[in-house]
Amino acid sequence: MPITAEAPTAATHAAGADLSQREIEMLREELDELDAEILAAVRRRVEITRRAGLARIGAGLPQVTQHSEMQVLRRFEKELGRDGVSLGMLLLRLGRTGAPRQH
Ligand SMILES: C=C(O[C@@H]1C=C(C(=O)O)C=C[C@H]1O)C(=O)O
Repeated sequence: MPITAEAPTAATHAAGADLSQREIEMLREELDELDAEILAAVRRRVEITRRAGLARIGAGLPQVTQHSEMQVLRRFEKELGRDGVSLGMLLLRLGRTGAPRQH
């Protein structure tokens, strides 16, 4: 709401609502852009995990290393707490199963 000494009129209310609406739209756009970045980063992570897995198999090592995966989960937990662990586990799982093809 604009700063004014007078009581807000219907017009100032409407102007305030317009402003909030525009701000919400801008924030919505920013969120959509962020989601696109996050999804691109997740796809990149999946692809790198796949390559690392193939390289490990090629070197006669197990595809999955528990030690590295625990480090990933600890990093996510430190940053985001319990939900971070869940997010980390989902990323590790996606790395194993691969991401669905892009439409
Ligand atoms: C193949 C590797 O990565 C696998 C995938 C990981 C991940 O998604 O972060 C971590 C450990 C491994 O199970 C590796 O670390 O060499």
